[in-house]
Amino acid sequence: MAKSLYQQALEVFGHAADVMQLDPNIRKFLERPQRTLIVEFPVVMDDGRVEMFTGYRCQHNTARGPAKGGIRYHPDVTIDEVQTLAFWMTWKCSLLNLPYGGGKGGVKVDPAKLSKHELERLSRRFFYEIANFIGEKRDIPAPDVNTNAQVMAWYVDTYTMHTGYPALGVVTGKPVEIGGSIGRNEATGRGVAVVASEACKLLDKDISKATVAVQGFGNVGSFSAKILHDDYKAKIVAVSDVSAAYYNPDGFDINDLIAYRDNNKGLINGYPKGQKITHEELLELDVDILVPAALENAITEENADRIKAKLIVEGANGPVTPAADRILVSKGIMVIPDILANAGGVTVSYFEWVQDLQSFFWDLDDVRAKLTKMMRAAFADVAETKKKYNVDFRTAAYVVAIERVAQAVKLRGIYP
Ligand SMILES: NC(=O)C1=CN([C@@H]2O[C@H](COP(=O)(O)OP(=O)(O)OC[C@H]3O[C@@H](n4cnc5c(N)ncnc54)[C@H](O)[C@@H]3O)[C@@H](O)[C@H]2O)C=CC1
Ligand SMILES: O=C(O)CCC(=O)C(=O)O
Repeated sequence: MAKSLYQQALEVFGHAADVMQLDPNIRKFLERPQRTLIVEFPVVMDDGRVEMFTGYRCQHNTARGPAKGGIRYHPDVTIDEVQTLAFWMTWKCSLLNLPYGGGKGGVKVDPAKLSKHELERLSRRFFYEIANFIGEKRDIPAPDVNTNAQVMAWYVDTYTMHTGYPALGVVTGKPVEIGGSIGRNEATGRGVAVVASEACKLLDKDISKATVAVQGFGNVGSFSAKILHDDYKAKIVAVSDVSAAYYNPDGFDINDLIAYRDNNKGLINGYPKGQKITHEELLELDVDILVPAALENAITEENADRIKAKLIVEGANGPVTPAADRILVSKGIMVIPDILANAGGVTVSYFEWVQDLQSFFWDLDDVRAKLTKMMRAAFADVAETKKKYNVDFRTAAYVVAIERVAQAVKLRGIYP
């Protein structure tokens, strides 16, 4: 039987736990998600019918602080996926040294099939259902696949009806007008670009001469491409989203492509300035850097052998399966793991939360400078641990992250 996503995630965790000789009692605790809420809720559709939806919110571990992590809307959402994403958040927050544990949520829905009013009613009802489980000091959601600043605004409004006072810090990734942080929308992509540049330095590769393929052209993919293009002068030769994949050996004008997408219902399909290729071909291009920034399991045992990129920077969560990862590493491909590569989003979410709690807001230069500094510091921690244990980047990142959470558990003690 195929392994579940959580079982695959445990494989990676287990390998790092073995390398660092993690205390077996703490290991047992960290392997399980602490709490998961399942909600079944009704939404009145535009034609008056009631449809039932299923949603989840998981808090994997809160030893280092309140749970933190996004909420995803997707037809393939399952409890297994949400618990795995929450598990990964625990390690990501720890790796960046944020005072948070790991959380994640999801609703099983195809939002493309909903009108804007249906999406709003679904968002409000879901947030009402989980309102007693989350909170500014307990569990702070944020955007993920198919959710955005507008959805966060509906969440805050719904939660505020519940508290009776404006609890802006209950979610991050909000519009700037209602307590969002400037720079949160680009943050995950900026983090990807910073980490790609640090990795290029280790590979002795001039990033301004690098070719890049990006899978996924939503928040993470498009900002990764834009910042690699605008700030680091890399050549983005291939991009894809759910609707199409395009190749242009001369490099895309990413701002033109973003403008096209924004006027084309959020999709790149039909873009005239590139050659259409298949989704599989995009992943297998001979490029310097591949940024998978769509969903889990993009690179598996089936296609890992055909990957030609020299560096993979995981914009998405879990885009490479553990079996594929072993193949990539054995081929000498440098893989920068998700918990490091895409941590820029949660880092600026942390900045947003701090700004909300203090009601004192920073400017864009400040946000960017602090983010860059923290991403570089995390990269350096991982690179040092990689050397110390003579392991790959993913194992090293887990060792750093697990060590901090294990220390927190040890200090707090496990209630007898
Ligand atoms: N939004 C954020 O701040 C963060 C997101 N992530 C992760 O990054 C990934 C992407 O998230 P977002 O950009 O926020 O979502 P999004 O909903 O903004 O964009 C997802 C993109 O992936 C594309 N896509 C879906 N299936 C595809 C396929 N089979 N092939 C090619 N493209 C496909 C969609 O068309 C869309 O362009 C997810 O794994 C998410 O968990 C990780 C850290 C933070
Ligand atoms: O910004 C956040 O709090 C969480 C982002 C997230 O869900 C992720 O990093 O996967």
